[in-house]
Amino acid sequence: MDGVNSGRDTVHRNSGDLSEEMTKNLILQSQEAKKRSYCPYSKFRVGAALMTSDNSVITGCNVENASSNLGLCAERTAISKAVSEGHKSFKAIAIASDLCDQFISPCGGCRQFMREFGSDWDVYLTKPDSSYIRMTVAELLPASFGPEDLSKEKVFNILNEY
Ligand SMILES: O=c1ccn([C@H]2C[C@H](O)[C@@H](CO)O2)c(=O)[nH]1
Ligand SMILES: [Zn+2]
Repeated sequence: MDGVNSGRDTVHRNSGDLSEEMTKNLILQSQEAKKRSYCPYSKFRVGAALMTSDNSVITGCNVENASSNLGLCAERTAISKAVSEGHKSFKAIAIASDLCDQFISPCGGCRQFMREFGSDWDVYLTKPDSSYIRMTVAELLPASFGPEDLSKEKVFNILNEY
């Protein structure tokens, strides 16, 4: 299925960077990470599996806290783990939850966190039966603000106008 469609109903945009087997495996690893979720407050388990450009897979789960605003999403856990291990280039992230009737979709904070490392990589929104929709970071966060917008040259040009 190669339907081109920008909404969340899109099942497959194109073949993406990952083979069908790599995709299946990434989703499986996100489901395994979900089992390690620490979510005593929401009871909403989420797992993520992030594939780096050198095909390493780094997982994360949500980690909640009694001081509730300190909780971490699964996606941000995985990305922070990856960056702290020296990875900054990513191919894809799969996200798993226990929602059966909808594909889990990353929160706004996580979209921006993904965007920090580029707009042109894939996010797999999945269901427990391993079905998925794939969207790019750019599709999830259009007209985004990113690190390039802080470039010295741009800031310099703006300052020169005054
Ligand atoms: O994409 C998502 C959505 C929610 N959560 C977590 C945050 C919180 O721990 C719990 C309920 O929102 O689920 C994630 O980790 N990722
Ligand atoms: Zn989030």
